[in-house]
Amino acid sequence: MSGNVTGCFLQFLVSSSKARNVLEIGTFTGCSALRMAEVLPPDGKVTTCDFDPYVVEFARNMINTSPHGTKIEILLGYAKETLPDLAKKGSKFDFIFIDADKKRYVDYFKICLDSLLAPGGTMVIDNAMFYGTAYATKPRGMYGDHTRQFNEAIKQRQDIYHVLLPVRDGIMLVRRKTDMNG
Ligand SMILES: C[S@@+](CC[C@H](N)C(=O)[O-])C[C@H]1O[C@@H](n2cnc3c(N)ncnc32)[C@H](O)[C@@H]1O
Repeated sequence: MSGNVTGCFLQFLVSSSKARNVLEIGTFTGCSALRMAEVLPPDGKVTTCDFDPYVVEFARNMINTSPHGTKIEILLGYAKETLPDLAKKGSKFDFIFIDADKKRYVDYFKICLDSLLAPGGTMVIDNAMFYGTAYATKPRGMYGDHTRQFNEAIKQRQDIYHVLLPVRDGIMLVRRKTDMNG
């Protein structure tokens, strides 16, 4: 779970960017989805997805205890299927939080940037340092390697600005260059 520091930071980013439509990849207990929903306007929405039926059920029960729970939709399924489905429907999100299986971060990032991120939108990727292992000498462990590959892939993209903040486990912020230039 991303926890309190990341939760506060997400709330700060979502509210200051005036996001209305949020996508989260990786629901778990629903904690971060709820934190983001709390700062959305009444007609705002968080769409969050997870492949684990147990955590989805758990998250639904938790979220339903909050008055902001009505702003959250949880989609059960593998992100590699949910994201293309959303793209096919033409869904657009002005804030996207990626927080699921590190191995597929490159794929998730690509479909989000190419198809799901609305003009002017912001993407946030959690665990961008993976306990420092992404920047350690070998052996880095499986997740350290995946995270490092993801960070390298981000660096190669010429069409985005990115910044890696050493907040908690590393938070990567991404925006399209065209959106930064006014
Ligand atoms: C780090 S937790 C998410 C924490 C949550 N965002 C929070 O901060 O409260 C990662 C979640 O991603 C889900 N997940 C892992 N692989 C996935 C996949 N391929 N598709 C969808 N969800 C996945 C896991 O079931 C887990 O609940």
